[in-house]
Amino acid sequence: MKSRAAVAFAAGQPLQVVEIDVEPPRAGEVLVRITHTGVCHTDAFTLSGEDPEGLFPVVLGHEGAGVVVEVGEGVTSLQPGDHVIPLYTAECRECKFCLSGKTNLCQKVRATQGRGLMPDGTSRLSYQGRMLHHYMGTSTFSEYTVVPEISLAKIHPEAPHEKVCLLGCGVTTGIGAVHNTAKVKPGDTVAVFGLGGIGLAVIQGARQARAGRVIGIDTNPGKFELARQMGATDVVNPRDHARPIQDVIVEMTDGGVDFSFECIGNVDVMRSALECCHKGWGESVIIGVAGAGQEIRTRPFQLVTGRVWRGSAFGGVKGRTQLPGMVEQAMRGEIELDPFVTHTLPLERINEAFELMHAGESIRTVIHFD
Ligand SMILES: NC(=O)c1ccc[n+]([C@@H]2O[C@H](COP(=O)([O-])OP(=O)(O)OC[C@H]3O[C@@H](n4cnc5c(N)ncnc54)[C@H](O)[C@@H]3O)[C@@H](O)[C@H]2O)c1
Ligand SMILES: N[C@@H](CCC(=O)N[C@@H](CSCO)C(=O)NCC(=O)O)C(=O)O
Ligand SMILES: [Zn+2]
Ligand SMILES: [Zn+2]
Repeated sequence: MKSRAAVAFAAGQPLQVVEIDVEPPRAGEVLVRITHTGVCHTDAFTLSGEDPEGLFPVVLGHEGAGVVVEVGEGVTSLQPGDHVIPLYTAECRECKFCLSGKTNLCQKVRATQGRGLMPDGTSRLSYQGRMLHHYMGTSTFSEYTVVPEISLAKIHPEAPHEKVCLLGCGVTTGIGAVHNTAKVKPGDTVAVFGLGGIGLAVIQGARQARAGRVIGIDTNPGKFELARQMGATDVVNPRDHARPIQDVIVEMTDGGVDFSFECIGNVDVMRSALECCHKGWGESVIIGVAGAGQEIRTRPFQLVTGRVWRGSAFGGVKGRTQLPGMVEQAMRGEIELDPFVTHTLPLERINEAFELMHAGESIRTVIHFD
């Protein structure tokens, strides 16, 4: 079938909105009509050419919501008409990782997903006879996309897609990192580096956890007002200080924070985020994605003296099991999504979403296909 899609033909070039061909779903696969998709910084990261797993040409997008159109052979958990959120972190419920009870990082389809292919090693997407790569197993920048059954969360049929699409990545990642990875407790002091979609979701999670002080840090002061509205008790611009930002935070907090979150993808900031943690127990969670060849550094003494470095993918959330409940939390107003949607655009104007992000003007632009 034909589908409108924004295709990334090469790194560093704007997307091109064209009509692509989408093959029917094969065994274990599902054809989904995407109604809305957010644009996450990770899409821009991969488009930039910095992603070691970046492949072109590709249909990017991994923060969507849609409706099942057709199911392939053997699919039992979904049927046409079901409302879904595609998952870039699958949940097969039978691999070693799923059964461990220790991680959300299902590995069942991860290898082929990383090669831009469906689990059988082929693509369902093409343009003028040339194969297009899938992206993160989701490719939500296409009106029609094919996704493994185990990479779809079935959600409430009345959920507003134009908002809950953000639970496909950004909001779930930030809130989940607070509850599942850091396990923030009432009264804890938290520092959040980077106040984009992820950082603001961390702030919302910290407020849910009834954290004490929540310090938002960003080099763009335009992000501060929303951060305060969402629960930051303090905001700091590193550019206002001559000293390293970790020294500023340590002084503000009588020795350091209980938890810090890096929501940028900058390895120097990752170091600051670790080093602003309290001696003896402070924990830093890396959420930001850093480019090819980048490495983190600190003095081992920082860890010897009790600070902990962790990482978090998709907020540690098991998508098929936990995401439907988070969608219902959003429908009840227990997760606030409205403040994240700063812009809405049709697919044809998707490149403007990337421009707004790079200009620091948006939190999330939601793309609609109708
Ligand atoms: N681990 C995961 O599961 C996961 C999920 C989603 C996104 N991410 C990653 O999280 C990061 C944030 O994503 P986003 O969509 O919120 O991006 P964003 O562009 O919306 O926000 C990034 C923020 O960081 C700020 N910033 C940039 N450099 C800074 C610096 N040196 N010091 C302080 N602030 C600085 C920017 O002003 C901006 O407000 C990206 O690296 C993205 O790839 C990871
Ligand atoms: N492909 C990159 C890593 C990209 C990455 O870390 N992705 C995050 C999700 S970012 C969503 O906005 C993730 O979930 N990682 C776990 C995984 O991909 O299995 C690289 O190669 O460095
Ligand atoms: Zn994302
Ligand atoms: Zn699994």
